[in-house]
Amino acid sequence: MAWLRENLLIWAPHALPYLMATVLIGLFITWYTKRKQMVAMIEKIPGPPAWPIIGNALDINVEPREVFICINALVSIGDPMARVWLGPRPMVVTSTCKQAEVILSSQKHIDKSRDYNFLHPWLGTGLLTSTGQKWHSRRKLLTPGFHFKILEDFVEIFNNQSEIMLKKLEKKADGKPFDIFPFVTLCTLDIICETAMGRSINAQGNSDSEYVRAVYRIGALIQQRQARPWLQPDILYKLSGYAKEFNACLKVLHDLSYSCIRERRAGHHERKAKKLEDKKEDDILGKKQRLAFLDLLLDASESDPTITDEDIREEVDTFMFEGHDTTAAAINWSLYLLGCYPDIQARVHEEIDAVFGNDNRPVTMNDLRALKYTENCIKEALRLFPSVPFIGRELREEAVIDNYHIPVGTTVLIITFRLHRDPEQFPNPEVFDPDRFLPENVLNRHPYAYVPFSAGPRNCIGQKFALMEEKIVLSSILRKFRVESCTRREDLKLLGELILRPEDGNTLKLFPRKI
Ligand code: HEM
Repeated sequence: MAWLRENLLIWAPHALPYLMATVLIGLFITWYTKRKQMVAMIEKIPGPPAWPIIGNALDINVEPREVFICINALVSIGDPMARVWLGPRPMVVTSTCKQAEVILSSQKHIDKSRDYNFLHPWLGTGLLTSTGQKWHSRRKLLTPGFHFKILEDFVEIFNNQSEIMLKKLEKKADGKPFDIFPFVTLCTLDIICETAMGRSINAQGNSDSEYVRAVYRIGALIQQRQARPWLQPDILYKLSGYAKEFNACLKVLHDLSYSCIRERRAGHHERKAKKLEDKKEDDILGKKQRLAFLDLLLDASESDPTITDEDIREEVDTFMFEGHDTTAAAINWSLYLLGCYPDIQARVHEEIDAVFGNDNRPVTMNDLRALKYTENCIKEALRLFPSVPFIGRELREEAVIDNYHIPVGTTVLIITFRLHRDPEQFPNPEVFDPDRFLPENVLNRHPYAYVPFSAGPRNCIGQKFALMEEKIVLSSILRKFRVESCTRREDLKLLGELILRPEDGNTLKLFPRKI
């Protein structure tokens, strides 16, 4: 024994470096073999030639206005699936309903792609950005908040905010071209603030408020970071100077959310008791105590102390982010298309007049059910111009798409914008035809052919809310006005960012209607 100890003491210091080198070489060989297998799998998918280290970064680092040109070029190489290298990371671009189904229908592929990481400082890991157990429990917690009965309470907010917007639009209804995009966006921002946080920020009255400016600036900064690889590492972002501005916006946004949480918590019990009382009195007096999404979260935090104020803030901010720009873009695209096709707009006017006549009353739930053609116009606008033009997932498990094996770690990008233009599912895809959404025409369509709200377990939790809001805002505008779009479809320039927008805004002419 003594002999062994002596020899170990002599040889161990010499053997240690060899041992470490062996371990390192072993680790490197394992990594290299795995990487080689992964590269071999990915390289079976057609794609443009890639440079060492930077991959296809130069090919795909295009301005937002060139995104769709770039994607069309890529997909035409792969037809209909293509691979690109984002530096050392592989990405697969997909655009058919069968490919989308593999990813969207799965309970396994629910992790968001890395692009969503830049949202984390603002949204934390709220419903949009979280994954795994946290996402499951939050989804379960928040789903009842989108129940029909709760959404019904929000109709009054949708109507009131639309009314404020109409007052502003009346001054613009002189047939001269103007950009309606910001009017609609401020309206949807007011709507989401009041429904999510229970507080009005009066963005329509004061578009220069600190909060409104911070929402817009932070959106632009996130977008900019996603598009520029050199701004992505934290250290470089800090050095760039943008981080300071980003943090200043973040403080304004988080401060308001936290102050809403504190305020709302203080009056929470009183509000709930009043709501219960109102339920009894409702039919007699018609008065209502409205609860916001925030109240639902406050309730949950009382029965489950692990839900902190920060958790609540993440969800409120997620609704603020996901719930206003998307809806604003969708309303704008509907207005744009109706302004391009006067005969289709005339049919919407006919339907609206049949429902409301000369009456100036607010829109009711019954009216919403009757506005079927208007709804089909909104759906068709979301087909041609989906507010969310791409959906990204990071694979944690291998997936098989069109007989190709896609390895773990790959980003799969579903291009909704292209998917919705599949001529097999939508003949003459560029034609704006709301009748595509008549029940008999929807019947034989592939379930993943139309996914403006995504589909499967991670679909949009707010889609019913969004459609109700869109119908109320759009029908309110069209009850009063006729629109004429100033940009022809062939001249339209698209910005392929997080949200799909027209590059030059939504310039149209507004004319008062006499019914
Ligand atoms: C026309 C309007 C809207 C469109 C087109 C839209 C579209 C989408 C899409 C495509 C996704 C999936 C994103 C992904 O997988 O990366 C999504 C998720 C989500 N949306 Fe919407 N959305 C709209 C309005 C809203 C509204 C009004 C709210 C809230 C009030 C909302 C809240 C959310 C949330 C929280 C998620 C994440 C759901 C989850 O991962 O479980 N959305 N939305």
